[in-house]
Amino acid sequence: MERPARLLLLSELRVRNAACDVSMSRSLLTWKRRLSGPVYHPFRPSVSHSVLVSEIISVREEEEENSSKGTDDGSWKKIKEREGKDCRRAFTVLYVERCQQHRWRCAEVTFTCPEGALCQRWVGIIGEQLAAIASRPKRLLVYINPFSGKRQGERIYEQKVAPLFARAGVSTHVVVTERANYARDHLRTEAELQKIDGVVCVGGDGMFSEVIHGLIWRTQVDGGVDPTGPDEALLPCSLRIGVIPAGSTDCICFATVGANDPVTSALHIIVGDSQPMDVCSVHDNNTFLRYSVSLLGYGFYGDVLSDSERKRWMGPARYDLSGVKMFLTHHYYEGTVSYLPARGIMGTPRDAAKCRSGCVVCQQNGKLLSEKAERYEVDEASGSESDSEWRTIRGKFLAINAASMSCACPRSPKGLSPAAHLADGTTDLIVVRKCSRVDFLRHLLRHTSKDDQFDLTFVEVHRVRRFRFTPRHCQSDSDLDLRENGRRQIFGQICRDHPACGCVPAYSSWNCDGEILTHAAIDVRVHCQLIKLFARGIEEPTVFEDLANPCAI
Ligand SMILES: CCCCCCCCCCCCC/C=C/[C@@H](O)[C@H](COP(=O)(O)O)NC(=O)CCCCCCCCCCCCCCC
Ligand SMILES: Nc1ncnc2c1ncn2[C@@H]1O[C@H](COP(=O)(O)OP(=O)(O)O)[C@@H](O)[C@H]1O
Ligand SMILES: [Ca+2]
Repeated sequence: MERPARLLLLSELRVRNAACDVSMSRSLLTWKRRLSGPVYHPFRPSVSHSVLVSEIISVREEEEENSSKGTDDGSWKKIKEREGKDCRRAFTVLYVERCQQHRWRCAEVTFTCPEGALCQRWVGIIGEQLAAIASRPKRLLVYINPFSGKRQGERIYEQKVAPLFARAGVSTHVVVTERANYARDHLRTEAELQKIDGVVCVGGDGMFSEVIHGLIWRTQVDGGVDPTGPDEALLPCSLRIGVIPAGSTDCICFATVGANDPVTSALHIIVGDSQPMDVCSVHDNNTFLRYSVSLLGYGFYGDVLSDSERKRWMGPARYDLSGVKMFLTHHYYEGTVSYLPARGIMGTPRDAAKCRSGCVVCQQNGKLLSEKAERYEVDEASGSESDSEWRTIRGKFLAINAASMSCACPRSPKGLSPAAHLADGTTDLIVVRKCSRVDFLRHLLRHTSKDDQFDLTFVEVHRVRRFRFTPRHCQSDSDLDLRENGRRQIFGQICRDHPACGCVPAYSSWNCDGEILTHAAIDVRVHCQLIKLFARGIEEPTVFEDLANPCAI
């Protein structure tokens, strides 16, 4: 049997003029309305409300309670003046309240005490419990991209996020970016990271990408590791990253929180959540290109991104227009995909179970991979483990996508790979072979319904630790007609500029978390749990059902 939690304080206080038993343990603040009349009444259950201490945002003393204002005839004021501090007989607790669709709001409840000393005792004890939560950030470095999404980043931050940080006592240093890569370069060279507890980016996936590039780079350099080395075991970043969604897709936020809502994200930052995440490093022939956390997409998603960049003035709608255009254009690309299947770990890309808050697959695989890395570090670096296990797919492809997480976003709430995990050390490699437009549309449409987008003959999906792509015209195969190769590269360039002519361009580019990578040939490795976010993964709706109902008092 579970032992009742030891109470730190128990008092009879008033909430909106109703008498309540209010108790505080190390984990829970509870207020329960006292019943008048008969002790037991089957149709009038006692109304109780509990808030986890870890989800209390702040506590403050009130000058006087609202309800006393109506009857104030002046004498109340005099008493207040006479009694000095003792007039503060009420305190307000701000806490997280869950709303629909994984959104969080800041709710508040005011408790009136019979005397000022008791009020101060309550405020002191709640304050002490909050101060003891070491995972809460006190100082944050905030980067705002003023041009993300609908160009509302600064307004969103000032109106919705800054007031919450202020109420929670979180201090901030705010930097509005002046150009692309401003945040990345600032983090790499200037930012005083030892003086902060986390970094926040206000913008889209591109801003998040800038921040991880800066942080990962700085962490390696400070730790004496080469950030560009293809076989380096990269050092995990200790600072957590918060994402305030203000961009066009915001899939990092959606897939780690469950909603694209600035207030929800700010509250996850304030309560000090932590969600580890995998990062892919992308190289071309041992030359470092980029890091990626969500989508690496060649063919369809690469072409959509390249086309949409020219329409940036349209805002988020540019992706839909370019999506329709590239769907109609129906380009396919030839090449070879080689991959190292993820072995001996939990989970497959066809699982019905999804990565959710406290995911066991991520915990288990994270442990397994770190133990394995310790034992086989030398082998992995020399590549000996790899050679025997590489698998190869050759052909003509409409799309090659690597989803290191589900890539859920409002356009596709289940995402590109619904069963992918945030922190399991793998990426899901999705290969869509050349097929008819109707079949490709069927595949795309299934991203928006319950049907399985992988259950089609021209689609394969593999959970991998590493993969390579070589476009056909880079291959040294002896069966390649070199003359044809040269001709098609020239036509490829022409057709890229004039897609309506119907010829097939030779190369696409990679969509790397929404940034264009013009190299076609790439080599990708997954680094398990390299970064951490101020998030907790998407919560199962049932977990907190009994705690989620707003106070009915
Ligand atoms: C017919 C409907 C088909 C809907 C298919 C939806 C699939 C959507 C999967 C989206 C995965 C997104 C992965 C995340 C990428 C982001 O990192 C990245 C950058 O985000 P940021 O701008 O916030 O910085 N965003 C993107 O690359 C945008 C990808 C958007 C793809 C939209 C595709 C629309 C396809 C429409 C096809 C319509 C066919 C209609 C035929 C008549
Ligand atoms: N001040 C700035 N001016 C221009 N571009 C910027 C600025 N700050 C960041 N960027 C770049 O803008 C691009 C898009 O940013 P992002 O926040 O992802 O918005 P969106 O979701 O609308 O694409 C990224 O490539 C980022 O590097
Ligand atoms: Ca993963």
